[in-house]
Amino acid sequence: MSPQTLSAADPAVAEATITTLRSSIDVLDAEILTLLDRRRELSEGVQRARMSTGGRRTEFNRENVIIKRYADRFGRPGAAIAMTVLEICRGSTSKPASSSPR
Ligand SMILES: C=C(O[C@@H]1C=C(C(=O)O)C=C[C@H]1O)C(=O)O
Repeated sequence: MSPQTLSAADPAVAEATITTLRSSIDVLDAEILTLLDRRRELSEGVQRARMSTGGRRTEFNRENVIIKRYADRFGRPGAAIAMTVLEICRGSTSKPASSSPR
């Protein structure tokens, strides 16, 4: 191994790399949040349509398909993400509480 391989990285280069990558992460997080808002709108559309004919808000067979999709990609944390996404998309629990009566 050459001495160059063993030498420490330049802190200034590392710092610049971190700043650049964090900017990209911030952009992606903003996109994920926008997609999550869109997903919640679509999900609430399905829920409203089903409830308009007397059906239930939730359908666990469908939720299990979605949880498996995420778990197949990311394992246990994937399943946890899916359950959180589903919770966010449930109309009844995802809305902020309305202002309290005076
Ligand atoms: C949107 C639906 O309704 C509910 C919400 C789901 C979702 O956000 O993906 C999945 C199943 C249901 O509990 C649906 O049945 O597809």
